[in-house]
Amino acid sequence: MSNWPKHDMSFLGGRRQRRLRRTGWMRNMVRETVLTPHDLIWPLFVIEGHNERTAIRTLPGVERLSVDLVVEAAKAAAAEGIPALALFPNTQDDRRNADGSEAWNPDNLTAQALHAIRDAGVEIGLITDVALDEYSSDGQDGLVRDGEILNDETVEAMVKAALMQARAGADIIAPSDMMDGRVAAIRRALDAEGFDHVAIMAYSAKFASVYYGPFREAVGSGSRLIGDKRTYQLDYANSDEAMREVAQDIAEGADMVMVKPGLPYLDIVQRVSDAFDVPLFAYQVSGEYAMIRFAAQAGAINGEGAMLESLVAFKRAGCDGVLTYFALEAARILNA
Ligand SMILES: NCc1[nH]cc(CCC(=O)O)c1CC(=O)O
Ligand SMILES: [Mg+2]
Repeated sequence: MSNWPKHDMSFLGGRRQRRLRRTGWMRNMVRETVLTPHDLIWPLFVIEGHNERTAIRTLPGVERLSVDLVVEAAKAAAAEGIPALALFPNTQDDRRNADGSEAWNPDNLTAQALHAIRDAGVEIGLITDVALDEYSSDGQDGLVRDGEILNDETVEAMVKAALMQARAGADIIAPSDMMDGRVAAIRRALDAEGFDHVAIMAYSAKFASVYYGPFREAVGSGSRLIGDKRTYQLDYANSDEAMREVAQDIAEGADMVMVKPGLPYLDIVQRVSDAFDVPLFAYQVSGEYAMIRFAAQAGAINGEGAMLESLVAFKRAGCDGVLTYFALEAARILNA
């Protein structure tokens, strides 16, 4: 489509375009984009305990789950053809500190979930988040000194976390911290330890966004965060800069790249998809999910319709897949 001459559509003449829309079978026949459960990656929030589930006020329908329930969720997801889970821990207060050292504790919640899902023999990909906000006492993705986010020191911490996750069985390491040089450093460290089969999905074009609000409640970082993340996450006014970030992450060894948030950034998705030849994902983030859910609860829109329409839009813009809290629900509808 993008190569069509904008000025010359004269060949369409008086053609009746509605012929292709008249019936369901015709619409099925000419549809350009198809959404399947294989396109959906399901983020899960992990908590301590056994048979525990806690609600998240700002994410209706999403719960934090103890490790045993995460295993059950993994089984349900695998049964619907969801290819992978993205794990996010809600770390207890007494395990958080300024160094975020819980991030590389081989017995942390992420590691426990990885082991438990593996031990249960569930065939599903396991994606782990590399950033400090889920582990540190200040809610920032990097180490903080005198109000500054330290880059290279944070990258060293990220490498330790990534190695721990790979040892615990992660299939895909997903650095979401936006420090410079982290993809290269993680790739080098993984290869040096024999984890050449572990892939990297880089949060490459990650914008500083208010749409992450509900996620921060879910992992317990929001109330700690002082200030914002604008010295490392992208300015939402920028598009060329996002392209440079993607190019750099691919050059550093990222196997897959991500744009985040999703729907308000489909222009970035389309640009990345046109320009680069690596698998591309978008994260339909917590605030996007919340907008659809709350609007549906208020009776303003059809929630199921909005969910499917939004997910197909990601595919149409060029995504190979979407991280979405709707994954299980959408997969069940698609499989029905
Ligand atoms: N490590 C940070 C991280 N990883 C995923 C999300 C947001 C996901 C969402 O909003 O659903 C965030 C939040 C942030 O950058 O503040
Ligand atoms: Mg970068």
